[in-house]
Amino acid sequence: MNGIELLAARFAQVKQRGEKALIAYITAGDPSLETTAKLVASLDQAGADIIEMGVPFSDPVADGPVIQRAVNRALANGTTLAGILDLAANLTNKVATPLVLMSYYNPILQYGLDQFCHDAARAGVAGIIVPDLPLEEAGPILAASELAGLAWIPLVAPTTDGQRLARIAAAGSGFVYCVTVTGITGTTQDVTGEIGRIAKEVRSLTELPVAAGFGIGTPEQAAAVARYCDAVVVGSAFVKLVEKQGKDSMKVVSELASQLKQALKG
Ligand SMILES: O=P(O)(O)OC[C@@H](O)[C@@H](O)c1c[nH]c2ccccc12
Repeated sequence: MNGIELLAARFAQVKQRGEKALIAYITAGDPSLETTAKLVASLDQAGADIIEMGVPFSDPVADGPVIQRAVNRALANGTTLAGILDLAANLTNKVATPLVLMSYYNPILQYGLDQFCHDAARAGVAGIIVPDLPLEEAGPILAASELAGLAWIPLVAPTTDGQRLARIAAAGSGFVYCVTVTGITGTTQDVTGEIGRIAKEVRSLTELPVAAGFGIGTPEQAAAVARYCDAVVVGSAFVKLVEKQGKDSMKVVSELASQLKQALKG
């Protein structure tokens, strides 16, 4: 199965069980790639349906302070994209949960666009999220990811207008990631306000599953947002636990993941 098929199969499975999917984000290399490997295994065990690994980058414009600090820890210990791809290859051998990579465009360009898509697919990565690349400039990476069988997961914001939304949804694969608020990760704004409207609009444009993320950290918030979509993404809430407990965060991360998953069982 290629990445697009892997994600489709996972969403079908979750839907068949009458649940919503939990997408758990952690920053790769925080506090070390060794701990990232253990955290991915714990998240898999605890019921995460998809795991999103963030590639650390010096200028994470879409990220709030919690993830910025995680990125700094990961960069300080020398985490590289090549190291993350090696880790991914290792993990996808052992863990059934599909892995997606979130990376800003710069590290991908430095690595080499075609080489990156090729190596990511070979490592078993299912899809990529590139938050700072507008659709207008995404032609080359769309072509490379399609060739490699990697899902290109688009991000849409509350401010994305109807026509752009249609073009973005048509170009994407895997799922559509709807950002709940106009802002950065780890937001404390009300996350249920706009998501109903955006999710509905996206659903009218595509058959792809719809995920919502930004500012969702508790089981209550997850359940409230899940009413409108197929999946919820939780990042900063996990990263905060990793910040506090470092290499010993497996247990607390598992606990939060199972509580969140429980809330998505409806
Ligand atoms: O941290 P939050 O508020 O739970 O939001 C998810 C988010 O962390 C994750 O998907 C993510 C981390 N960095 C990003 C950059 C852009 C888009 C999404 C992300």
